Amino acid sequence: MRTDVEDLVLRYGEATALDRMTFSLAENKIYGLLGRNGSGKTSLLSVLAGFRRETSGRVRVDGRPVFENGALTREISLIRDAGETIDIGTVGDVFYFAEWLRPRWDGAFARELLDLFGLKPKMNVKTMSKGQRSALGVVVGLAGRAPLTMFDEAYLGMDAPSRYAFYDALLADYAEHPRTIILSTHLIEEIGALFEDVLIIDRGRLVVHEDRDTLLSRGTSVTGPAAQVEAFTAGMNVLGTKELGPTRSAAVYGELDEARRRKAAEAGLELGPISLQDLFVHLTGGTSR
Ligand SMILES: Nc1ncnc2c1ncn2[C@@H]1O[C@H](COP(=O)(O)OP(=O)(O)OP(=O)(O)O)[C@@H](O)[C@H]1O
Repeated sequence: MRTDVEDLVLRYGEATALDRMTFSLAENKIYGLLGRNGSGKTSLLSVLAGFRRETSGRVRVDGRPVFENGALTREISLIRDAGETIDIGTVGDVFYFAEWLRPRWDGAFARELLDLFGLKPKMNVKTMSKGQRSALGVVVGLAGRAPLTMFDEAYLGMDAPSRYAFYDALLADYAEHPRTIILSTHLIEEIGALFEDVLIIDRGRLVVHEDRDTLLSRGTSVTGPAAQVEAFTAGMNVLGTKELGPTRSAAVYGELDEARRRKAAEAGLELGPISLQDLFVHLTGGTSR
């Protein structure tokens, strides 16, 4: 579902969690939502899901305001971390509730996913492990097929094989039933390949909203003798540098045209890609804030 956010502000008392955010999300795309701890990811997703009311600004999903709009929020699913799975008895009860709530619920798919994660309909939710509860959340999120589906670190408690099984299931089901999916995560290396677009927020502000490949193409590492690297990158947007003996590697942000690339080759410098994770670290202030 198309999502439009304009000048969105969310405050908790005196604290501003979301600071005048404006962006639009297209229908049927997978978005990665990245941000450091406390940057506002959960706050943003909570507003998009109608769990919280915006302090000011406009939030429209499918052209309609979200908060207290029951007909619309049935079409929006936000799966949060394991601790929040509703404790209403067994897995079967959770499915019964989900089927009642979600107009596009696919029970056969839900049972297939249960098998995939080694869960059983008779299991009591209260006595399930953290990872099992996370997996149940993921099953409910996928089988609900909400046109706007959001996972807020929902897979964090799951072990690596289960997480990879989730990524595969998500991609396969998305191919058959396209919808807008937002994945908020700190596991950038692991999940980055799933994103079509990337949103990066920092201290409540949107700092990047871009197609993943375009974003990646803006980052380049320039490696070679320190003096040459310094001369080449003078005047460029240098995100950070690393030294290894006489060799320096600088991470630069911005397009490098053919002439610049030739110049680098002539100076004996090596140009390479920067990972999404490294770009994220640099763009959100590195280690020192
Ligand atoms: N219920 C609340 N009451 C007061 N302040 C809150 C509340 N929830 C969040 N905040 C504050 O709002 C800001 C954004 O928090 P939020 O949980 O949205 O960040 P996040 O990006 O999801 O963080 P993390 O990656 O650590 O989960 C933080 O400064 C946090 O302290």
